[in-house]
Order: sequence, then structure tokens, then C-alpha cells
Amino acid sequence: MRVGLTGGIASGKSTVSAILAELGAVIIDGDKLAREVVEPGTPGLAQVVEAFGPEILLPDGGMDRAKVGQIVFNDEAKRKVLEGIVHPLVFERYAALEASAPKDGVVIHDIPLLAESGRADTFDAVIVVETPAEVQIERMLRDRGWSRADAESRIAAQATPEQRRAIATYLIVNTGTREELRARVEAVYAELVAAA
Ligand SMILES: CC(C)(COP(=O)(O)OP(=O)(O)OC[C@H]1O[C@@H](n2cnc3c(N)ncnc32)[C@H](O)[C@@H]1O)[C@@H](O)C(=O)NCCC(=O)NCCS
Ligand SMILES: Nc1ncnc2c1ncn2[C@@H]1O[C@H](COP(=O)(O)OP(=O)(O)OP(=O)(O)O)[C@@H](O)[C@H]1O
Repeated sequence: MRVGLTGGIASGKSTVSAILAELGAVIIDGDKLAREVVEPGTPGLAQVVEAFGPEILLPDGGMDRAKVGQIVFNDEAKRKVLEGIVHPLVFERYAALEASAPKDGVVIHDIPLLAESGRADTFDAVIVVETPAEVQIERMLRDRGWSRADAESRIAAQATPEQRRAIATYLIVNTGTREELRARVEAVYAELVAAA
């Protein structure tokens, strides 16, 4: 069973995906793939440098993610350029990983931009993790050291909660404790296994 997992930034996707992994699901992590395709020495990073200039490189040859984030979350056209480079490379990786994933059981595709991609209906089910914007912002200020404006610009670059709800088979509202989150994830996983 192929399941999409999505949610806004800092909504709790990675926490949900870690619980699902403990329960036995196979996880394919979109953010991780998006980092791998621009690692030093990759054709992906060469394309990013061609588009954004060598000033987005760190002295060690890696991509300066903070700098690229500052650029693309304040300029939609530049964000589209970056996405035009990274997303096709990520989808290639997905296809390869999917081909080698086990054919039975539950495979979770953690895709931050699933609602934006228009590909939700290619999955057997979609889990949406939802957290109020104010909580997302507080977490970004606390964990990432970003300014409120940085946090708000990331949220503004993403789908709205209504757009995500529209693709949800299972909605996980993450406003309670971690224990409550775990209980809800366990219930959703039991339903997925029953349907697989
Ligand atoms: C701009 C970059 C360099 C910033 O890196 P940084 O380390 O600060 O963030 P990280 O990659 O950990 O992403 C954190 C979160 O930001 C959000 N985010 C990332 N890219 C985007 C985007 N293009 N549009 C909207 N939100 C995004 C997602 O919620 C993601 O979970 C990086 O996010 C990136 O390369 N983005 C383009 C690729 C992409 O779209 N990735 C997301 C899904 S595949
Ligand atoms: N129910 C909860 N109670 C308290 N803290 C939580 C809860 N759910 C998630 N968190 C915390 O909120 C932060 C963001 O969660 P997580 O990393 O899972 O989100 P994410 O959606 O994967 O984020 P990103 O979009 O940045 O990858 C983490 O520090 C996590 O431990």
C-alpha cells in the first residue's frame, strides 16, 4: 500500500513518520531526497550554482541552505527555479526507491509539498498532519533560530490547511501531547494495515 504523508512545515510530519517506522512501515523521506540530490559533486548542485551563482556555496563546497532559503522564500520566481531543478531529481529517486521497496506492507512517502504537487491521487491513501500556524511559527523560532518573518514566509510558500484537508484520507490534528499524537498515529496505522 502506497501512502502519502504531508503537512505544513513544523507540523509534526517527521514525528509521525518516526512513529510509523516503529510500527513497521517503510518510510521514503522527501526532504532527505531533496538534500541528497544537491550534495557536493552532484549534477543537481551544479545546476543550482548555474542558476543562483557560486555565492550560494559554502567554503566546503556544500550548498549554503540558509542563504538559498533566504533567497527563495522571499522571491517566488526564484523558488520556482529551484523547484524546477530539485523536484524532477527527487521524483527520479522516488521512482528508484519505490521499485526496490517491499511489495507488501505499508510504504509511507513523506512528501512536504504533496498538496502543491497535484499528485495526491497517485497514492492509495494520504495522511495529512495539521497544526495551527501559530504553533508552527513558535516551533520554527525555537528550533531553527529564524525570525518571525522567515517563519511566515515559509508558511506563505505552502498550501493552505484547506488545500491539504482536501487531499486527506486521514487527518491527524497535532495539537495535543506527544502521547495523544502517538495514539492517533497507531489508530491510523491499524486502519492502513487492515486496508492493505
Ligand atoms: C530552500 C532550501 C535550500 C532550504 O533548506 P533548509 O535546510 O532551510 O530547509 P529544509 O530543506 O530542511 O526544508 C524544511 C521545510 O521547508 C519547507 N520547504 C522546503 N522547500 C520548500 C518549497 N520549495 N516550497 C515550500 N516549502 C518548502 C518544507 O516544509 C520542508 O519540510 C531547501 O528547502 C530546498 O532545497 N527546497 C527546494 C526543494 C523542495 O521543494 N523540497 C521540499 C520537498 S521535496
Ligand atoms: N504533539 C507534540 N507535542 C510537542 N512537540 C511536538 C509535537 N509534535 C511535534 N513536536 C515537535 O515539533 C517540532 C516539529 O516537528 P517535526 O520535526 O516532526 O515536524 P516536521 O513537519 O517534520 O517539520 P519540517 O517541516 O521542519 O521537516 C519538533 O521539535 C517535534 O519534536
